[in-house]
This record gives sequence, C-alpha cells and structure tokens, in this order.
Amino acid sequence: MAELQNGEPPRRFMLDDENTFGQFTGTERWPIIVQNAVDDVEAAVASAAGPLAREQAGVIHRQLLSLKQEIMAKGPLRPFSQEEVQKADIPGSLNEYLERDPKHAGFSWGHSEWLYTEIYLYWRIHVLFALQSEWSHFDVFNKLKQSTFKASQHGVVELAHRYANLKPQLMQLAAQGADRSTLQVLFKEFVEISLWGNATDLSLLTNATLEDIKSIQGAKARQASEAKILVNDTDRALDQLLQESSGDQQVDFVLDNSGFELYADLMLAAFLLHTGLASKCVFHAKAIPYMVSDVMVKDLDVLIADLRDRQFFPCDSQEDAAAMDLFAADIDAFRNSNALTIESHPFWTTDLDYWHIDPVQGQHGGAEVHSTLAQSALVIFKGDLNYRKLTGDRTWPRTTPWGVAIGPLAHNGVTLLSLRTCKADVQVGLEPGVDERLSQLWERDHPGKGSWWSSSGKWAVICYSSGE
Ligand SMILES: O=P(O)(O)OC[C@@]1(O)O[C@H](CO)[C@@H](O)[C@@H]1O
Ligand SMILES: [Mg+2]
Ligand SMILES: [Mn+2]
Repeated sequence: MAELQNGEPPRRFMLDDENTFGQFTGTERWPIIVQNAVDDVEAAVASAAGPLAREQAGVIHRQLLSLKQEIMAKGPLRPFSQEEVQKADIPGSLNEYLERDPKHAGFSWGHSEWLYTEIYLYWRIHVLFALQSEWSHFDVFNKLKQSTFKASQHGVVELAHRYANLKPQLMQLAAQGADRSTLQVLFKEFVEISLWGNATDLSLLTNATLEDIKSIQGAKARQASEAKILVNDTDRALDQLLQESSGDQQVDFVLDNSGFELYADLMLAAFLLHTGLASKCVFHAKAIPYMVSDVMVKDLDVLIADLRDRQFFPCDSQEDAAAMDLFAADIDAFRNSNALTIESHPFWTTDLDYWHIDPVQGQHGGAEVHSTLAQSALVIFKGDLNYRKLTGDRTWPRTTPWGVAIGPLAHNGVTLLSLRTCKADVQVGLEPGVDERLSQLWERDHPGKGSWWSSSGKWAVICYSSGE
C-alpha cells in the first residue's frame, strides 16, 4: 500500500509541524488551559476550604503556574519521579516513552509528538492534585463541565421531550419486531445526535412521531445535516446489530465529553436497549480529569442528579421537569438492572494509540481491553481524540483507506464505529478530491489555513470496521 513506506506507517504529527492545528494547540491553547485550572483552584479555595486545604492549594497554584511557564518556554519533557508514579498512579508507558526510546530523548513542549505530549500534559496536571491530601480527588475541570452542561438546558429539555414522545413507539418496535426501515431512520437519528453531541445540532426529533421522521420534510432536513458527514457507514453498523440474532448482545461506548455529549450518548444507549438492538451497553470513561471535558465515572452520577435538580435546571413548566425526570428514571433503571454499566480502565488515559488494542499488547493493558471489546457486537468510539488514537495521529495521506489507518484493529476481531467530529490535522478515508474541495472552501475565509477544515469541528466522519 502506498501509505506504508516499506511496511512502515508515516510518522506522527509533531508540535513543531509548521502551520498545523497541533502546533496552534501546543503554543496557544495549552497555556490557556493551565491558566484556567489556576483560576478554578482559586475559586474552589475561596468557596470552601480549611487551613490545610488553603495551604495545599497555594502549593498547587504555584506548581500550575510553573508548569505554564515550562510549556511557554518549550522546556524539556521530564520523566515522572518515582513519588509521582506511586502517588498519582502514572501509567508505566509514559516514562517508558521518554526513557527507553532514543528518538524521544530531547523531546520538549515545542518539539515532540502532539499525541504523547497532550496526554502527558493532563498527567502533569493530575499529579499536582494527587500529591495533596485535601485535593487528591478534586476534578479541576468540574466547574467548566457543569457550567457548559447548564448552558445546554434548551437542548437537554428538547431531547427529553423527544425521548418521552418516542419511548412508547420504541417499546412497540421491540415487541412487534421492527421493520428495518423504521429502525434505520431512528438509528441514524440517534447516531447523529450522539455524533454531534451538542445542543444546537438537534435535527428532526421535534415532538416527532415516526411518521414525521419518515416524511419528506424529515428526509430533506436529514439531507442538510448529512451533507457535513463526509464518510457515513451508519447502515453497516445497523446491519451488524441486526444480524446478531442471539438477542443478547453488548454495545460498548468509548466515551468522549461529559455534559451534553454524554447525555446524547445515553439517548443512543436507551434507544439500543429499548429496541433490543443491544441487551447491554458498557460505557468506558476516563480514570483522571482528561482533555478538560472528558467523562469520568462520577460524571454520569452528576449528570443524572443535574437532570433532577430544579436549581441546576430551573423549569418553567411541569412537563419539562417531568420529561427530564422520566429520562433520569429510565437511565437509573438500566443501571440498576445492569443493562447499562460504566467503568474506567487505565488504558484509556495512557499515551498509547489504539493500534495497541491487540492480543499481543500485554504490557500496558491493550490486550486486556482487546479481550473485552472483542466480545462486543459493536464498539462505538466517540470524538476526535479517540479518532486520533485509532489512526495513530499519523501524517497519513487523507485518502488513506480506513482499514489501513487503524492497523491491527482492522483484522483482530473488534467491530467498531468511530463517530468523529473533525477537530485535528489527521484525516483519512476521503474520496479523491474531497480534501482539495474542502481546503479551497476553507482557504477562502482562512487564508493559508485551507487544510484546517479538518480541525474546525464543522465536518464529521462515521467510520465502520468489521474487524475481520
Ligand atoms: O476528543 P474531542 O473532545 O472530540 O476533541 C478533543 C480535541 O479537540 O482536543 C485536543 C486538542 O487540544 C485534541 O485531542 C482534540 O482535537
Ligand atoms: Mg468531542
Ligand atoms: Mn474530548
């Protein structure tokens, strides 16, 4: 294959690749993320802390500021100390990458692989809290996660009403043995809600009945939103779920962001469980505060509590409150019956890309994760960072076939679907001419940055692999 140079995949994106979104992220966005953490620690101290917590917050404050200086000075990437490894449970792969591979000696905040260094950043932040007894379980990003979710109330209520309207029909579909075309329309709808995972792009389900959704108007609205989806393998995923006649089949979600995206993922899971397309859904969350908004196990409990909290989501109508309470109750019921579970394997917060999800990768959890996912009827990977890990965040030609870019995963028995809003430089699986067309389009309003269309969040890809 042209994409592999004598069998080797291309290198990964580096932070000093000129005029890339990765370079912009490393130089502009990371200092802001660390400064926001400084501000949120200060806010947390001001609100409720004893003398010891205040003193320890002062230590964290100073250490975060020096981390910010280190990043801005493009200083060297130092290994974690033994104390840090022990107290913060740092995965062994992070130091191994720096110490064992001569290519990585001399890597710095300005010259290193974007994927590694971005994950290294979140462990460097986590360590500062883990080493302080009063702060070791503090999620420095919680305030931002909660304020963002609160701001999406309109979409939350809208979707809760649509769920309440559709629920009887979903139950009926399961009972009477749904016809494929109805399931197909609904599956696409819920997949697209989960894909975009934001309050604004809710498409069709305006108090919709099945008839509305299947109507011509519905099809037109769908075409509009689907124009932004450059690769769409949704039907292949549905066929896979329909063919498993055994009845009890598991669907796994490798999660992305908390808040509205998690809420949308719960909607997709509820759809799969009510229609019987899945008998169990397993949510894979992160073990530490990660990428600012990624889901930790506790964030699911927080979300359900928020749905019931009339202070958090003040409702001017009893119907709105009832719709949110209904969804919260259904999710609780799925969790109580073990139809929905959530866990956080350490592998998901390592620096390892997903070519390591393979039976031969016994050292840092890849083989263990593979054995879980290989049993799943479908593994849904959400968001951009997961896509970057699936493709190794490598400098592939943008027409590289998906099955080439995901390496061993294409043939080691994991059936997967990547729901990715495009927010990074890596992009594969495009038909010839698509990248050129979108680069010209983007260039018009962003001179010199045409290829950044793949980092804009304006387009998406839905990519399936059978794993055979
Ligand atoms: O995975 P998500 O939430 O869809 O996107 C996360 C992201 O935007 O943040 C990082 C850039 O700082 C990248 O890993 C990725 O592009
Ligand atoms: Mg995302
Ligand atoms: Mn994310």
